Amino acid sequence: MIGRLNHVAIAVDSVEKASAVYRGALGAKVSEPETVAEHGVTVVFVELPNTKIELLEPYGENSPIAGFVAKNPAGGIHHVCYEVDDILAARDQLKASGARVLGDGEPRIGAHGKPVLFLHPKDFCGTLVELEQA
Ligand SMILES: CC[C@H](C(=O)O)C(=O)SCCNC(=O)CCNC(=O)[C@H](O)C(C)(C)COP(=O)(O)OP(=O)(O)OC[C@H]1O[C@@H](n2cnc3c(N)ncnc32)[C@H](O)[C@@H]1OP(=O)(O)O
Ligand SMILES: [Co+2]
Repeated sequence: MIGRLNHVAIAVDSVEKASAVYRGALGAKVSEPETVAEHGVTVVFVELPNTKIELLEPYGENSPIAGFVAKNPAGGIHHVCYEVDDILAARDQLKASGARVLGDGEPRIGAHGKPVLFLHPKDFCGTLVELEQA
């Protein structure tokens, strides 16, 4: 089912500060901030040769990552995103196996313009998993 690692997400209180760390100390190429209101985040991408790092900052009153950032003020790895060939088939197979698909279970367009879903961390080794349609 899962294919390529699309990105690893790090949640922080400031994508501006985190971008400076990645550009400065780590010499990385970092995109400009983009607010994705429907997901309650502001995001920047660190482009790597073999995958991406997604730096996330809470946006709005009900950001789903506000709790995580409050618990991890220095930041922390928030989720991993795997690509799947058919996100609806993957969802149905996972639900049939008893995994919890977060939200209403319908894929929504993510930061790359592709449908995404999230799986509960407690069902996947304590790791929040995002699936993105390849
Ligand atoms: C622009 C889109 C972009 C993209 O790539 O396209 C994105 O990735 S958007 C990313 C932001 N959106 C989401 O994360 C949506 C899915 N996430 C959620 O619905 C919540 O974050 C949720 C339900 C995973 C956790 O919400 P919350 O922290 O408010 O709930 P709890 O505090 O009750 O946590 C329950 C339980 O889970 C543990 N937890 C929470 N977050 C994580 C995490 N990121 N990784 C691992 N574990 C996590 C938390 O510690 C609680 O465990 P407990 O043992 O009960 O303390
Ligand atoms: Co993501």
